[in-house]
Amino acid sequence: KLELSSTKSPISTDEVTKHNSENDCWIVINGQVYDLTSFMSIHPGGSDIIKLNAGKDVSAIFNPLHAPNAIERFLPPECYLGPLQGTMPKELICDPYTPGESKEDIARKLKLRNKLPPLESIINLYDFEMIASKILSNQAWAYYSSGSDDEISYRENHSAYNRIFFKPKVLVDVSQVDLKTEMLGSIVDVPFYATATALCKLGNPEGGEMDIARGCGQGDTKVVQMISTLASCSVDEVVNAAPSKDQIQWYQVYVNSDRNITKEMIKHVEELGVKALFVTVDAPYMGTREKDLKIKFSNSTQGAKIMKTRMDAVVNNDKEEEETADVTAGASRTLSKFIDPSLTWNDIRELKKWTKLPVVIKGVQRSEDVIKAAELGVEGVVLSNHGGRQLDYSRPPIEVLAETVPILKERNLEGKLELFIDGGVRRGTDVIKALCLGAKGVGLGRPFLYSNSCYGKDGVERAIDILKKEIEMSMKLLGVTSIKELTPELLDTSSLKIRSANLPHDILFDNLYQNPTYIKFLDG
Ligand SMILES: Cc1cc2c(cc1C)[n+](S(=O)(=O)[O-])c1c(=O)[nH]c(=O)nc-1n2C[C@H](O)[C@H](O)[C@H](O)COP(=O)(O)O
Repeated sequence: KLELSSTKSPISTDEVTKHNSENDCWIVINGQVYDLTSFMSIHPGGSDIIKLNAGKDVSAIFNPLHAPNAIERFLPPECYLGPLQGTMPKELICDPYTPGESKEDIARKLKLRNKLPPLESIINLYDFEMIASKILSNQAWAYYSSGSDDEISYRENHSAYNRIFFKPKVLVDVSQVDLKTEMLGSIVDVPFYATATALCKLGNPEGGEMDIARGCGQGDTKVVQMISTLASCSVDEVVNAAPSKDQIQWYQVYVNSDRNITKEMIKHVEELGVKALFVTVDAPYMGTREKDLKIKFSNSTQGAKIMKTRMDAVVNNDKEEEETADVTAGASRTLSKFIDPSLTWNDIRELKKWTKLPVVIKGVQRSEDVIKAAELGVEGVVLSNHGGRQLDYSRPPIEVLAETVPILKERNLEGKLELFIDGGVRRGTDVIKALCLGAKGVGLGRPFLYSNSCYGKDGVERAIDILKKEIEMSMKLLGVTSIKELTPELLDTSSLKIRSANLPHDILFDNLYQNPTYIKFLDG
């Protein structure tokens, strides 16, 4: 394990600048000097980003994309040379990596960020998305908002909820409504949670996933947070950021080809007190998120060449070539180096032996696999298509839920495992529909990314309060007072399968989000 130490003699800036080539590459990160000559070829983010900045201070590029302990965890100890003496000359200090945008863009967005609408003027989750689309860097917006290929699943995830209607009961005393429920053995305030998303520092460089932990725990309503393997903060930072020790956090696992890394991580997060493991299985490779890809090539001619090499490599199934070729092909592709594409059901059986925690399989997309999971004895599954970021045209999870629960009943498997669902959930009514169809809990990804990116922890808390109030109101108007009363007979799902996939027009935005007149950026 790499240990930073002041016992190493300080290194002058002149000395660093001499090692500025591909074959002799020193860089500075947060006042420490590293020799990455041999490491760059195995850097998950590709070697180009290192080669291009040999001999420079790359802290501003490194910090938004890596957990602080990434160096200790992944860099071989021999790469560490010692502390930097003084600071690098201005021209050798890299700016934050902002592919696809000019200095004017950055200045304009910074101005807007300093004139955000008052938080209390935000009245639904789409408002956060609209503001985020205006102030996030191109890279952050592309990474967060993109779905794969034509983004059909991305949009259908939400559109499917629009095809379900309620059959409300009247003349029920709804003066008191209780949203409490139980998830994986824990009593929770609300039936929804902040699901695992990566690289939160792209949108919120200071707070990252720590601000989601703070927002989930600082208000009256406590919400479960799932922490991603690919978080931009270390899991220790995120757990320690939780305002109270009894705040419930889950850990999302991408199983690494080196099983010991995963085993170690599971042991560590168990010691940290997370309450469950969610093993993501819908991303043996990261989907092709074209908005994300385009950003990488927007300011470099080399992109087309790399893209061609990478595509050839994928077509010829040439892993080696692909590894070296897609060095800057979007944040998603580079992140996928950590994930083992050979994972099978046997690995889940094995992984269960490594932990006492409940194990949930995240990214199940057909009832046959739910049955397999039940028979294998995991505690739950998340019906999910990764927010439409993986296989395009995979069905909206709410459709899979509607199909699966009757089959589990038939086979006497109902209650054998807990069903979670995520993808396209933007309204309290979406949450209620999922619960009526048998979900135990409902995950939201982008709404918490956007609220966190725009307003940090207070934005996350605001999003929670908005969603909670929508659920309370809709339950009262539905004529129910507790979660357990939410059953399928309250729904009309007769049009659920009549899909509305329009190529690739952004149906979600156009149909559901009327540009709000009340949102005003403060002038001055
Ligand atoms: C939006 C988003 C989602 C990611 C996500 C990153 C972003 C920006 N990442 S990703 O880097 O691999 O793609 C993760 C992740 O780390 N692990 C994971 O299990 N799911 C990941 N997901 C999927 C997420 O957990 C939910 O399945 C999805 O966000 C639900 O859809 P909505 O965003 O519409 O709520």
